[in-house]
Amino acid sequence: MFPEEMYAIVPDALDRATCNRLIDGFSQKLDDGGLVQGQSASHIRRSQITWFNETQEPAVMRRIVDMVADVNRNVFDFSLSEFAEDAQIACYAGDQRGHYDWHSDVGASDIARRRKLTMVIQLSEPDQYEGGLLQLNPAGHVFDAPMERGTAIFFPSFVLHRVAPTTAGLRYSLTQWVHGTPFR
Ligand SMILES: O=C(O)CCC(=O)C(=O)O
Ligand SMILES: [Fe+2]
Repeated sequence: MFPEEMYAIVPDALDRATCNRLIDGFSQKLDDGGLVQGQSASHIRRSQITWFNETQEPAVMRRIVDMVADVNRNVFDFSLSEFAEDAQIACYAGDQRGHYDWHSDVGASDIARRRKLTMVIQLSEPDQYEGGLLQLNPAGHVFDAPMERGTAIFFPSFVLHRVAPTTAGLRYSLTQWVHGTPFR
């Protein structure tokens, strides 16, 4: 796979009203997301997170399912079978220097080793925060993800990525992993 094909961008994946509704609805439910493989590691990640699925957000999940099918057919062609984890909403706060250091989403646990495709949607308007850039490093070059509200960024879950320290305001994101037989 060539680097140019290591990610896909869908502008207007969600409209601004939906982004606002998700932020308003889920910001009350946020919990510490400093947990990495069951260990508190705030030097690696400092953010608050919460989760939802089709029971709470049927229309958003339908949209995500449709986009995943489309992007996978046109760009990745991975063998995908399920969403084994709920969708994650994360908040990175400027006053805490919210961030998530360089990492791959493929981990050692039963579920994390089945992650194949990662989708991140920018829920906040770029002028609502400073820093907080989502960056990918698919092949030795750092690529800055677009910041526009409602934009979805898709990449193979093994690709290194980070959220740079947020220095002001609040950055909200939505992450969905798509699972299948581990890469081999
Ligand atoms: O919030 C983001 O933009 C990325 C989140 C992320 O990388 C993760 O949850 O694994
Ligand atoms: Fe990640």
